[in-house]
Amino acid sequence: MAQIIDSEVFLAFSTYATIVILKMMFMSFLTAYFRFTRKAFANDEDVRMAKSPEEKKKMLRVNEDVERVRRCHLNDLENIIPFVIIGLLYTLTGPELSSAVLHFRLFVGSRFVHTVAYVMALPQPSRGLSWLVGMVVTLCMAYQVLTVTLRL
Ligand SMILES: N[C@@H](CCC(=O)N[C@@H](CS)C(=O)NCC(=O)O)C(=O)O
Repeated sequence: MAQIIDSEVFLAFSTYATIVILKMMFMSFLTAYFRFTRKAFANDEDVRMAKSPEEKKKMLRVNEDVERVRRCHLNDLENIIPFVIIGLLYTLTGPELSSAVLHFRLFVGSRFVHTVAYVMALPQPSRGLSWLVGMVVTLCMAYQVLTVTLRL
């Protein structure tokens, strides 16, 4: 186990996994930023600063910019959690460093592009393609885990 933790592949995985998890966590701050700038809140207790009941009612609303960031965050959860779990198992199978780093870089790069494409509403297929690259990388790693470990 100590050998695995000291390996270059594990260190590279830890680096890229941490970067992409931090990116995902950043989506919470971005959501908060859009909530305040668009004055669109979700809970009664969040609009206590409103001066009148009418203003309070206006601030309790759904805003498309906020929802867009929330959808982007949800998509991160759908893709980054599988990457971290499968990527860790893949790391334990002892892959070549160059091949492993290529997988990690492609995935992390694809998620940054996906976020920019989603939040800035870039024309398709920019978001679709970036999502596909990340998904294919995770599936490739899953395939390699199964080829090494398969016991049915
Ligand atoms: N849960 C996703 C599954 C498919 C997916 O992840 N598609 C990518 C590429 S089109 C996406 O960015 N979907 C938008 C989203 O998840 O909000 C969805 O509802 O669209």
